[in-house]
Amino acid sequence: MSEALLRLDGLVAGHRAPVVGPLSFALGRGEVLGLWGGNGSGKSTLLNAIARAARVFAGTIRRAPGLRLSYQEQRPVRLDPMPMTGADLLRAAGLDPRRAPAPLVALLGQRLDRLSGGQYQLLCVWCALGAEVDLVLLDEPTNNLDPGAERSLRALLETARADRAVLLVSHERAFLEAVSTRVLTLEAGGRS
Ligand SMILES: Nc1ncnc2c1ncn2[C@@H]1O[C@H](COP(=O)(O)OP(=O)(O)OP(=O)(O)O)[C@@H](O)[C@H]1O
Repeated sequence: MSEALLRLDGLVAGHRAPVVGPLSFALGRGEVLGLWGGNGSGKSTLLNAIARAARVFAGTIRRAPGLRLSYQEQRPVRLDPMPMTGADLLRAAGLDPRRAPAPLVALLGQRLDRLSGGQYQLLCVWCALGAEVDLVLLDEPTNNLDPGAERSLRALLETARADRAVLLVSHERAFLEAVSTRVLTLEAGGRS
């Protein structure tokens, strides 16, 4: 494995109380670590802890110096009241729409309030995946995606993963296994 971008050592994370861990793993460029586990097993909490949005109770999270991170959260905020297009959304996320991959091209000129849930989801996932970052956190990226859009997402992941590390939560086992280089299972009830 290349030099670790992220290293967890005995991490226990949660909110008012611990909900996940202790967990230890390292993640390097080119790797896609899939997180598997039942509802409430702490998958989103783990991503939040890495993004500094949940509490660390024990252990450490070591990030490579200057680590740049993007995060597609489980419930994307919709910007419907604003007269924005898909291209505007990508620009707002710091991406160049002219470099958008093929599955997104048809969405660039459309207003966000006229996109379906799955089309909007695909744009949001690309905002995280296509950003100039080292580590991408994806929480249920296949939400609202039909099989065709899911294939597009696989292609987007393949495009992006070469020079990034990806930490990905999904309840779709076949998808998780197809796109991940490793799968980590979190046990419901708080410990892995
Ligand atoms: N902001 C919060 N404040 C307090 N408790 C929280 C908060 N977010 C999540 N929890 C609790 O932490 C536990 C783990 O939740 P989390 O969302 O991390 O699980 P998950 O594995 O991502 O679940 P799911 O598969 O349902 O999305 C749950 O018991 C949940 O109620």
